[in-house]
Amino acid sequence: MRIDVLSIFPDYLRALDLSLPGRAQRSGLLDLRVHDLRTWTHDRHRTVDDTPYGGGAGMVMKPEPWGEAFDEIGLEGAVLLVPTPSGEVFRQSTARELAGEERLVIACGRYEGIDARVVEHAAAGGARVREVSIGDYVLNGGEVAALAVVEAVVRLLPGFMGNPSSLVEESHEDGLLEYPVYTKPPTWRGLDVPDVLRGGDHGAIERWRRERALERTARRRPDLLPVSQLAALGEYDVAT
Ligand SMILES: Nc1cc(-c2ccc3ccn(Cc4ccccc4)c3c2)n[nH]1
Repeated sequence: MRIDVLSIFPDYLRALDLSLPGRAQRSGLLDLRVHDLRTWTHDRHRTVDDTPYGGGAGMVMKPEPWGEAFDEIGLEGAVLLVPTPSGEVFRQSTARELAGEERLVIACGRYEGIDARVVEHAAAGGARVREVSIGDYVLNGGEVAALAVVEAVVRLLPGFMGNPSSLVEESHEDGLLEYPVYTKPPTWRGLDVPDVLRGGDHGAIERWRRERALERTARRRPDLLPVSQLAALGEYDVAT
């Protein structure tokens, strides 16, 4: 997979060269290219913003640099991802869809956003555009969202994670939140690891983990709870 990220703060994306995406790049699974949007400005001040038509506070990102950037890097075969507070919510299902793509181009806006004609022109040119929000809170730009999206997608790339089965069990993959995890020491500051996890009964361990996942989901994210599981919750006090 090739991912192009465009930003006026390209150093913000350097974190992607560490941890997961860093390994994916070295293994050849990921071709990550970070671009400074100001590359496509031509004035002395390398201007990327201007006042909004219709008035209002703040500034808006000019369309020209984006247009020239997309012309040069090309959008053919790519999904153009545009983080924005007003986008569709980015979920694990979105990450799974995007992990199947050949190319992603992520346009990180700043200020009050990008001139709407940039997305309009890209779509008219045949690009598949997805405006995405990573949650109902307001950031100052798209870079944090780009970091989250890249990490969520890259870790799903086929053949990337050392042990693919670990992807099946984790949160949001089966619709439930993850169960509590433990490691050595068996007792720590007077707190013990649940006995069932230290025994060898894998059936009992699997049941315990599913029960904890159901309980946790019912308590913290009832909206995620599949109706089919409500019956199984009879014995849990989920009021608190
Ligand atoms: N989930 C999520 C995404 C964003 C986001 C993404 C890109 C941009 C570009 C500029 N801003 C600042 C902004 C604040 C308010 C209204 C409009 C723009 C952005 C915020 N915030 N929260």
